[in-house]
Amino acid sequence: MSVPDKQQLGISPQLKPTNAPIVVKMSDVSKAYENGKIAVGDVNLDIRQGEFISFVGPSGCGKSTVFRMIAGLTRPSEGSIEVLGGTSLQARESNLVSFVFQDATLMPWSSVMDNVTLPLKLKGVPAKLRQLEGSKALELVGLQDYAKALPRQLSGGMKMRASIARALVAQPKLLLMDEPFGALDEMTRQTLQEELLTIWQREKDMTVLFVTHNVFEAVYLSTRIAVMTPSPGGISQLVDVPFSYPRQEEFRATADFGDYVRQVSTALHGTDRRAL
Ligand SMILES: Nc1ncnc2c1ncn2[C@@H]1O[C@H](COP(=O)(O)OP(=O)(O)OP(=O)(O)O)[C@@H](O)[C@H]1O
Repeated sequence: MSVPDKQQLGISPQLKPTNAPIVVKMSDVSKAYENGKIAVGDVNLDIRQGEFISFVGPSGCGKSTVFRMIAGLTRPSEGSIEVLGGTSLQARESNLVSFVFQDATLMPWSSVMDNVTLPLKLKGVPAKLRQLEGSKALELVGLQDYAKALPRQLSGGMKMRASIARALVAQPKLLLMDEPFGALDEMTRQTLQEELLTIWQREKDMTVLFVTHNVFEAVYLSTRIAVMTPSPGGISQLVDVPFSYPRQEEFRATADFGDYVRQVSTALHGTDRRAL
């Protein structure tokens, strides 16, 4: 197979949004659990509006703990986290932050529409407006014809689309995705990667934080990659991925793509070979 060159693909370095406001500021953050386990040690990280930043690292290196702290689900033992100009709890309670997990966690007895609009119902949004916003979110993920379906009538990829629609329905400023595509087959995963990038580009201000074990996925999606080390969890390297979007399918076949995969893999090898 011939490898397309950069000119053909229109791939060019993309400027980092260095002037955009900081949406997440982690300062000297550590987390020790009650059993004494130090899951995260001394993390400093600024994330800017509009970034797509992936976290990669060996199992147990604290990726989910970092996400849970940013989401205000657990507090740091030391240091501070600012989210969208306030505390992480304030950001979550104002519905500025949404999550997507590996398991789509849909209510099996409720229609796709009812699942997707649940965050609006919890906020007390009237039914008519919920329907309107729900329809828009379903359209974003291509599930507009499945509003009345039950989750069991959906494929794995469609369930994940519904879960993404539910996260987008409240128009979050920050989207936290913890291994969302980990349980999907490779073809579905790649399709959803492309769809996610399209949505992220359309929602100009939205910042995405994404956990994955898959280095190819991280390089394809991200503007920046945080490589994490274990015991205690910390960020060993931040890798900029300076290529413009949309990143067509062919991007995966370029020498540049391979170079970045190697660079991130090497950084991971320095932490734990099992990560690959
Ligand atoms: N509630 C808890 N109490 C005690 N220890 C915990 C708790 N939650 C996580 N840990 C420990 O903290 C460390 C980091 O866990 P975390 O789930 O953040 O890692 P991870 O990088 O997301 O792992 P994985 O990639 O396997 O999902 C692990 O050693 C884990 O066992």
